[in-house]
This record gives sequence, C-alpha cells and structure tokens, in this order.
Amino acid sequence: MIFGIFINLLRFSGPLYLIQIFDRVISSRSIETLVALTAAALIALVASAALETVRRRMLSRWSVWIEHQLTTESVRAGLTAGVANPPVLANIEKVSGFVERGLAPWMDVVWAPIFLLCVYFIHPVLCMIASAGIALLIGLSVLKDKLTREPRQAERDAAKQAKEVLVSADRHKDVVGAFAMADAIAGRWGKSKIDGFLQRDRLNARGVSIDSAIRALGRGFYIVLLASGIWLFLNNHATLGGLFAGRLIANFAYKMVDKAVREFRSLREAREGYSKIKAELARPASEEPNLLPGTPNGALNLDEVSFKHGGARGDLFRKLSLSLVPGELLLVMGRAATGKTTLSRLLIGLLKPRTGQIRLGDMNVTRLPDYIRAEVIGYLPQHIELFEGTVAQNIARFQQSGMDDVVSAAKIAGIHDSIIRLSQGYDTLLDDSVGLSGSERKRIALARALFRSPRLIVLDEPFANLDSSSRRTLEAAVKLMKDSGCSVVVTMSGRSKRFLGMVDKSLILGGQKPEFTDHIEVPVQPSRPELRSVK
Ligand SMILES: Nc1ncnc2c1ncn2[C@@H]1O[C@H](COP(=O)(O)OP(=O)(O)OP(=O)(O)O)[C@@H](O)[C@H]1O
Repeated sequence: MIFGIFINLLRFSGPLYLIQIFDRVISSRSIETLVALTAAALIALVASAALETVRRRMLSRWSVWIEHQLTTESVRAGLTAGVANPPVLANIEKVSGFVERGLAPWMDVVWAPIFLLCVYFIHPVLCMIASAGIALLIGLSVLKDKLTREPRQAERDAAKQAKEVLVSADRHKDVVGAFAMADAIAGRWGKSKIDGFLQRDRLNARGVSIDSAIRALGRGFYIVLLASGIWLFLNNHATLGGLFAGRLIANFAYKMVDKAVREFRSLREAREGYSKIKAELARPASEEPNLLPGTPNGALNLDEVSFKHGGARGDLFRKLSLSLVPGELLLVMGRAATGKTTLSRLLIGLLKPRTGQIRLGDMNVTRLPDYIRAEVIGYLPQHIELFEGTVAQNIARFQQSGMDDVVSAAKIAGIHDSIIRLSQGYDTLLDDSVGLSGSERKRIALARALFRSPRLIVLDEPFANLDSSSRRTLEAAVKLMKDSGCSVVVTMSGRSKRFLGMVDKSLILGGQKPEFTDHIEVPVQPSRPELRSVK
C-alpha cells in the first residue's frame, strides 16, 4: 500500500505536465521551462516504473511464500487423513494467485475516487461523465460475473470428470484390455469432453458479448470525454491544459477500475478460498500425543474397542478386548466382509475406535505421532501398491536410509535373491517395465513392512494367492519376527495347517467357526456382530 501511495502520487506528474505545457509554456514560449518540465516528468516516469517493478516482485515473492508456508503442511495433513489431493490446495492457489496478480489493482482502486475528485475540481461536468462511465463499467462487469459463473463451474466439472475417466482407466488398464473396454471408456471420456465444450460455448456466448460491450464503452468513454472537454474549452469553461489534464486523470480512474474489475472473479475466489483455509486452520488441533520416554515394546492391548464405519447402521466391533505379549502371534479369521481389514487398520492407527483404546506398550496407537507409529508398526495391506521409485526406496518407505536396513528387511522377507537378479539390483526402478510376479511384489511389500524391525506387525491376508514355496518363506519370516520379540497379527480367510502351529491366540470374526479350529474352545460374544475370541 505504501508503494501504491507513491506510484499513484507520481501519476499526477503527467496531468501537471500537460497543464504547465498548455497553459504556461505555450503562452510564455520559454524553452528553459519546457526542458525543465520535460526532465521532471521523465524522472517521475522512471521513478514510478521502478517502484512498480519492486512492488510486483514483492507481491510475486509473497505469493510464493504463501504457497511454500501452506502447501507442504496441507499435503502432509491430507495424506495423513487419507486424502492425496486435499481441496485446501486449490484454495491456497487461489489466494496466492490473487496476491500475485489481483492485489495491486485492488489496492490501487481506492485511488479512483481521489482522481475523480481532482477531475471535479477541473470541471464538474467532466467528473460526472467519468463517474457515469465508471459506473457503467462496474455494472457490466458484475453482470458478466453473474452470467458466466454457472457455465464456468459446469465446464470445470466436465473437464474434471473427463480427466477422472482417463486416470481410472490408466489405473485399471489390465481390466480395460481384458474386457475390451476401450470403446466404452473412450465414449465416456468423449461425452464428458462434449459436455465441457457445450459449457464453454455457453460461457463464450455470454462472456464475449459483454466483453465487446465493455470494449465499446472504453472507446466511447474516450470520445465523449474529449468532446465534452472541447465543448467546455470552446465555451471558456476550461483551459486547454485543464481539458487534457482532466481527460488524462479521468482515464487513470477508469483504467484502475477496469483493471480491478477484471480481477473481480479472482478476488471473489480468493476470498472464498481464504475463509476455507481459515476454517481449516481453526480446526481444533488433534489431541496431544501421549508421548512417553522410550520405545514401546510389542505388548498389544485392545480394551473394549467398538467401531462403526461412517454410514454403517451398527457397530462392526463391539467391546472387543484382547491382549498380546511381545513375540505372540494373533490369527484373525473370518469370512469375507467380517471386518478383518477394518481391524487391521484399527490396529495400525489408520482408523479410530468409536470407544475403547488400542495400546502398544504404554502408548495409545491412535494418538501416536505418525513418525513414531511408522517406526514401531509394520503393515502389509491386502492389496499391494508399490510406488514409482527404486526397490530400495520402496522398502525404505522413501526415507533416508543405509542399505543395511533395506537388505536385512529384504532377506527376512525372502526377496533379497530375486532383487539382486534384477538388472539394477536394489536400484531397479519399479515401473511397468519391471517384470515382477505378484508374489515378488508382495514380498517387497513385506520387506517394507519389516523395515527397521517394528514392534508390532500387521499382515492383512498375507497368504492370499501365494504358492506353497512363497507361503513357506512367509511363515519363516513370521517365525523370525516372533523370535525377535515382535508381536504379529495375521488375518486369514482360508486355512494353513502348518501356520496354525505358530499361532498363540486367535480371533474369529463373524460367528462362523472355520472347521480347522474344531479343537479350540470358542466363547461366543452374544451381541452383534457375533464376535468370538479364543485363547
Ligand atoms: N470405508 C467404509 N465405509 C463403510 N463401510 C465399510 C468401509 N470399509 C469397509 N466397510 C464395510 O465393513 C465391513 C467389513 O469390511 P472389511 O473390508 O473390513 O472386511 P474383510 O473381512 O477384510 O473382507 P474381505 O475378506 O472380503 O477383504 C464390510 O461390510 C464392508 O462393506
């Protein structure tokens, strides 16, 4: 704003120069005055340009600073909450974009009334014409914003939909190929694209006609102002210098308003974005982590844990209690959709129990800071996803790490030999060209779970789709983990007799007792969801 004061004060050098030239130099015919005035006007021009440059650089740096301060933290918070592209990012971009391009015109526009007041002192008629022109300009711009808002949003939605169709097709390209779905998907994409074109056409139809009216208004404003100035001059109501200076100042005011209203949409979007960011930042911070000195051991305790999925009618688990001492293995069995994955996600702290507590050692798992949780809990999800990056980066979870930890995890997971046979060994990039089998990918994911010897490891359906040799490797890995004092939770919907020899405790979900547990006495929990637990 301070820069704006000087930049706008310097603008008066032009009108003052005109008044002096027309009303003084022409009558006095003084060349010295002409040279001195011209030099002063040029100096003012250079000073104004320099100030404008500095102001722009400051605003652009400020905009980068805003993004830098907020985006990384927002992405981190979003990813922690399971959202890869949090909506707040778009709001941050709107605010920083406005600061870079729209803020200067909106700070300058407060000068428009001051300029109009100066025109009034030159002649009230000029001021009235200028004010009428500016009022018309504002009216047309508000109308344009109103008429184009809806088709603009519809066009954005259609473009987003078209993009999502392609992203989803890319993610499931095997299915697309196997079921010859290319035509159907191209059709869906084309429909969204055509919707987008139609909306853009509506947008253009409305926007273009108002834009033409605004352009015509600008030219008309120039002509009417000149004509009325000449009329005033001819009737001796204004001097020639006053006429040109008045026109120039009125033009400044009009241009300022014009620039500001062009940024009207970005001002509105930035304001909305800013309120959303503020609301996001004002959310109560999550409860303080219950940090205690030392690393938790692998003792796992579930104390009357109940859980309900958002939108579900009843609890999936009700008052579930169990405990594991370090080195014990809990086998969680149950048919499809009985809650094995949900329980795994509760144990690793990704879901929060509705009531009750899950503790690892003395720490409440759901309140553990992410970086500690990642150190002490390993997880093998049911559906394996590896990231674009090298094998070593995937195992080390993209953390800075020595190769010793990576190789040791790969060895326990039984994948070391396969990795060193790859063209670049641990530095091989895991992209589509790497021919890894499903079980090899699973073992890399297992190595990622075992990286730096966690205290609790949760394996969700690790035996699904494994051949007998891979099963044996996995069983050996589980045994090694148990022997090192790590608590292990394994979910399973099938049977594995060999594996049962290692199980210390088991939990049956869904009330259906698998036949291979006949020798175990199973107490039945009466309330829904028919949870049974056994020792
Ligand atoms: N995000 C969610 N929102 C609402 N309900 C969910 C959600 N995730 C899972 N469910 C429901 O919770 C129940 C348990 O699902 P879960 O995936 O935990 O079962 P599961 O035993 O692992 O199944 P499967 O063996 O088929 O993988 C199912 O009825 C499922 O529809």
